[in-house]
Amino acid sequence: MNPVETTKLAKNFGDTKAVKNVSLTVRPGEVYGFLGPNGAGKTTTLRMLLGLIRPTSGSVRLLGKPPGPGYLDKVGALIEGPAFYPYLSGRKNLVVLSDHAGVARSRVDEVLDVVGLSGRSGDRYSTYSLGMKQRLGLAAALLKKPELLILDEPTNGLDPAGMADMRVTIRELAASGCTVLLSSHLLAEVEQICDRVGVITQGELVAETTVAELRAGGTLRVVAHPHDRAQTVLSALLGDERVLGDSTAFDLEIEADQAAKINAELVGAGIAVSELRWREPDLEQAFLELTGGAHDVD
Ligand SMILES: Nc1ncnc2c1ncn2[C@@H]1O[C@H](COP(=O)(O)OP(=O)(O)OP(=O)(O)O)[C@@H](O)[C@H]1O
Repeated sequence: MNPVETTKLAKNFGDTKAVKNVSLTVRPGEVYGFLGPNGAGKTTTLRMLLGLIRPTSGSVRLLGKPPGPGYLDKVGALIEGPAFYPYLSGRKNLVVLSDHAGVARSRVDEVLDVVGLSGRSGDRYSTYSLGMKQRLGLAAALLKKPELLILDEPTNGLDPAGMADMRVTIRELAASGCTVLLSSHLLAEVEQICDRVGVITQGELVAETTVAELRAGGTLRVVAHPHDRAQTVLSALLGDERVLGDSTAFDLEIEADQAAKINAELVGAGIAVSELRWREPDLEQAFLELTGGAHDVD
């Protein structure tokens, strides 16, 4: 059973097709990044998953269940800034929520600890920094020991240290067995914390892949003399289509571990190799191509 499964999920707001036939799958125990530029349809999709808005068409299952009684029993969510009482402490806010949800009060201290807020839990919510507010929101989402966490842009608005803390916390939650679906418009962030990624643009899921696959496809840069003879050797070895570059350097579309063999072949043919360097794939470029060059992605 996959924790999240949507089938041709769609949402129209009047003439705006905010989400178009999105079929995505989040697998057990993974951190799944729902990545897309602003306005791509991420929040709308997450709101449909959580039953906050009704899909125009298509269906959703969370932890194997369709929307209905008990649908969100094992699901925690952090979406659209949770409401807390500003004059109560963070701890007291959680106590109110735990009472309301029928969760044992002892759980409050556990979740404060998980999000690293124990030290300041007695302070009024109104004195909290944005990062602390976000952590308290996550703590609230954890109260009922969810098996699935759905987080909308969990690091949005945080400073770099706050972002890093939040990433660590999310990875720790995943390590403890919780499946996480988070949305983000930051490629670097998704790359750092997610196992798999679904890329959405203009309401459509244009790719669903592992972060490892996104990272695959680097090239080996080779500078060799004489260039034309090197070209002949490399083409014979790899085929023309994998030998790219210009008149000064080659960019070979090969696996990184083939570098030594390429070097040996060239040197063996009496060619001087002056540069041999592995170049990581340009993830930003790949992402821009997938999203049709949307330019408001950091
Ligand atoms: N309640 C609504 N009424 C009308 N249009 C809406 C509504 N909610 C979202 N939209 C539109 O749907 C599209 C997708 O918005 P959505 O908020 O889902 O995108 P997003 O990917 O979450 O972007 P962001 O990162 O900016 O939050 C946008 O064009 C938005 O203007």
